[in-house]
Amino acid sequence: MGDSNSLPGSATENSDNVDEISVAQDDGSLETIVQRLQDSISLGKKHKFWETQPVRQFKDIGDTSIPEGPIEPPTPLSEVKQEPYNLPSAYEWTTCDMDSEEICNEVYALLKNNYVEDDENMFRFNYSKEFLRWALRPPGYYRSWHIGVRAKASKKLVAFITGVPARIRVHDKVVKMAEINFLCVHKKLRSKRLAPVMIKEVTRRVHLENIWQAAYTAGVVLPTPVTTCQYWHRSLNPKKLIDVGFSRLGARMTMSRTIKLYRLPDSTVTPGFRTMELRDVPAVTRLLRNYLSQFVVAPVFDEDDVEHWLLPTENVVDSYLVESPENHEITDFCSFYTLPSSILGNQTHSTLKAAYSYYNVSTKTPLLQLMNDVLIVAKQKDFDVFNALDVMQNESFLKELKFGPGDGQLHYYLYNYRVRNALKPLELGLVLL
Ligand SMILES: CCCCCCCCCCCCCC(=O)SCCNC(=O)CCNC(=O)[C@H](O)C(C)(C)COP(=O)(O)OP(=O)(O)OC[C@H]1O[C@@H](n2cnc3c(N)ncnc32)[C@H](O)[C@@H]1OP(=O)(O)O
Repeated sequence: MGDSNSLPGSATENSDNVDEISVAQDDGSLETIVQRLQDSISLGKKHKFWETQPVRQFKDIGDTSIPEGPIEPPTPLSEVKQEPYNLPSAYEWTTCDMDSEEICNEVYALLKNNYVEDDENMFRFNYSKEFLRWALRPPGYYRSWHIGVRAKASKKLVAFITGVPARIRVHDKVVKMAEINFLCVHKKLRSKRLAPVMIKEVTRRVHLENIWQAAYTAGVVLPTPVTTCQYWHRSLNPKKLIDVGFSRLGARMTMSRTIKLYRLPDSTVTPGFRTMELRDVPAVTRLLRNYLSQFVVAPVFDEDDVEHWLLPTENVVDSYLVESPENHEITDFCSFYTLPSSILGNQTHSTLKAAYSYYNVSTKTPLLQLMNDVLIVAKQKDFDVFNALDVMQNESFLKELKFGPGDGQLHYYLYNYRVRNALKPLELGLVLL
């Protein structure tokens, strides 16, 4: 969620000392955001749409007199607009039934050809159909929140936006929200102000379900991030990553030294490390709920959510846990999702196989060891790269496990909910796809 939406790839340097890599770090602090705000004002950047929305505005940064919580109260349901917003006359709304193979193919193709690219246009996210079905049909999902736009004449799908329901805790308040994702406008229809109409339409349909808040991520700066995170990349197949331009050979490095630097053991080291199964859902739910309670913003998962989001689904999500060989207690957990990117314009390779760190919990096994074991299984499963955000406790293992910082940022936002202070990435316990 996500980025979910930052760059699909970005050059990571390979040097024999990963600690050497220095990229301007963004700590998500108030100062950093104010700096960025000043930069964008000086560039004359206005947000004609976002200035009209109930989101924290740049001008309010630093104003601690405004209380934390909803920016606008809910309107009575009878006052929520009953008809869809107007589209330009050549286009019409469609609700996308993700159960339908045909519709799923159309959504897949729109995103495959038009969704998020890195800044240099070398890679584009290629979410699989199984992944889209998983991401869009969690417990309690609303079909009406899977919104498409078609050209009236050709019936071609040209734009898309989605929401799924979630319970998200902010400090001590648990709020029902929509997680908004997969906003996409066909490349030929860009810059025509279609995105604001799509956002207003999804907002209307969320309101009709009596939900008034949302969470989303984006690679672009909008008013106003709750926090700003950075992707880190751990090479698993360095030769391919260098060949396709995802990373560069570090100074004073040869290919063979680089391959050796990133080599991993053939098998995992933690006794009791195994794949999560259906029977583990109650124990994993307890472990995860307890772990996530320490973060300022985090999802509140029940057993149905854990079964949906974390029980392994082939080529979509992988989860592992540590079961104590002595007392069979489940003490640790880790997971990643599968999100390949198309490699644009390379003769030899068409797909970059990327794993994205999802939720990880360590209570007995050191997190560093747990994540090293995950890297080993990801390598066994033939992933080219393992990506992780600097959220939760991830900073504690990134450098040591030879992750390098990416060059893009992922901003997290809340709609119609004001958080008093910007968060540090390590205070965030939420991963959007
Ligand atoms: C209570 C329930 C509430 C539910 C809703 C909660 C909010 C959900 C918000 C959505 C969360 C989405 C989460 C994801 O999926 S993030 C992934 C976004 N998708 C992509 O990056 C794919 C490739 N790009 C595109 O398809 C288009 O460029 C998009 C569709 C992104 C914009 O189309 P286009 O380039 O043709 O522009 P326009 O002329 O129509 O419109 C320009 C306006 O749109 C604002 N814009 C641009 N990009 C984004 C963005 N990523 N989030 C929010 N707003 C964005 C922009 O600042 C400007 O407004 P303002 O600056 O003038 O004010």
